[in-house]
Amino acid sequence: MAGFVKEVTSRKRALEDITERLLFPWGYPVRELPLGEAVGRRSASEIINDRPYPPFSRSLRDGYAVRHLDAAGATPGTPLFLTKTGEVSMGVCPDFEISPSEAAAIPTGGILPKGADAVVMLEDTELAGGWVEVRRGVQAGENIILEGEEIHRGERLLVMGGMVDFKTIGMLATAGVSSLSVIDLRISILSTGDEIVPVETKELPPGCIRDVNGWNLKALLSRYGFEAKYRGIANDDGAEFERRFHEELADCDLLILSGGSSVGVRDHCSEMLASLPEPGLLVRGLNIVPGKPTLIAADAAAKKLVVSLPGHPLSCLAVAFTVLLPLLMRRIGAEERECGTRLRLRLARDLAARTGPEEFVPCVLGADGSVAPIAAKSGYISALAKASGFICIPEDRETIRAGEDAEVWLWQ
Ligand SMILES: Nc1nc2c(c(=O)[nH]1)N[C@H]1C(S)=C(S)[C@@H](COP(=O)(O)OP(=O)(O)OC[C@H]3O[C@@H](n4cnc5c(N)ncnc54)[C@H](O)[C@@H]3O)O[C@H]1N2
Ligand code: MOO
Repeated sequence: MAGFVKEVTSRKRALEDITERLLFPWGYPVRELPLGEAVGRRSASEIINDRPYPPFSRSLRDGYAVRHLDAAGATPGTPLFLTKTGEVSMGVCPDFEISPSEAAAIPTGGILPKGADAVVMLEDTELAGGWVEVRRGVQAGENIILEGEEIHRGERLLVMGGMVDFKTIGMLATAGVSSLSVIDLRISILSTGDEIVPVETKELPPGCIRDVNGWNLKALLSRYGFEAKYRGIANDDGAEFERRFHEELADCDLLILSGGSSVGVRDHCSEMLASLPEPGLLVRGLNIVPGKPTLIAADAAAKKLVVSLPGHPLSCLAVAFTVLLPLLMRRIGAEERECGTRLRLRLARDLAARTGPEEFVPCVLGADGSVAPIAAKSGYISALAKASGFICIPEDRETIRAGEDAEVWLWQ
């Protein structure tokens, strides 16, 4: 029996030590995916832009391409008159230039003719015969975007380990990245406990609950670019658990367990982790609340990691967010080592804490930019649905008062 955790390591120390001891980053399997299928995954290499964007100078408005000096000082009361020299058609390179005192009609997105350095919007003009009446002056560069102005050749579009998502995919598309190599770590999730039953269970037998952690973990990892396989539930029978553990581990690069990490007849997890080849068990408890009974182990030669998370759903997810994800980022050698955002925000209510462990309290953002803790026990499940992230109370802090700034780890 593993017993209650007595010696605990600080979260930061554990992450640093493991990174150093296991000589992270480790290599990983990759998979080439078409751009659309790469959404939600992490790029296996950095992606460099090989052509300037935009590829040509173009108009951002329907109007007239001009030399800005020719329109300087124009107002509705004191309009200026320019000669209309031609019209730019969409997708056609203009075969004329804009000389002084000339203007050319141009659609939004049209190629800017040579000589022009601004566009006057259509509503600020009036066409009269061959003259364009300009009623508003423009600055150089107004209503246009110059060739190569936004993204230079050689500029980095995505860092190694960067996510392909709604914020980055447009850049990749414009640069013609039609497929890319994504990190394809094999991650398996196994829930443990005789009382844990599959989600399909219609009538819960006495004392049983449906698996929550397996699904929470799968969804959390997917949100941050890691695809994990949900491998179901292992029961607490010693021999059967051992068989299942080794079978799952043989098939993945990272095995995530939940439950059965503290005390009782179900403490096979720590025994299994301790039995791994060098270096074996690396963390036998963390100085965090919730999440103390977290175990981390590795088989360095086989490049396999095992993380055993606490059974209580809120604890399980808090440790996954604050320890497992940062560990994964270090394991792959991603430039960004954390997931989500860390901010300092004003606390809306007093938050009682004790000196000693680092504490993570689910919290919700207020419309006024403050942050409020959510009162939740580690066995709660619904608190997560309301939470924007966690307030982090450092090891050396006690109660934080309303109005003081607190460190907040947001999902976003
Ligand atoms: N006397 C003490 N009791 C406990 C201590 C302690 O120090 N002294 N530590 C507590 C802490 S902290 C935690 S966290 C839990 C950790 O226990 P385990 O990691 O061994 O997890 P279990 O005992 O298997 O489960 C705890 C709880 O969570 C439920 N559970 C487990 N897996 C799932 C799942 N996949 N989906 C939903 N719910 C799950 C399980 O039924 C238990 O109710 O120990 C405390 N006890
Ligand atoms: O670690 Mo327990 O996770 O404090 O509830």
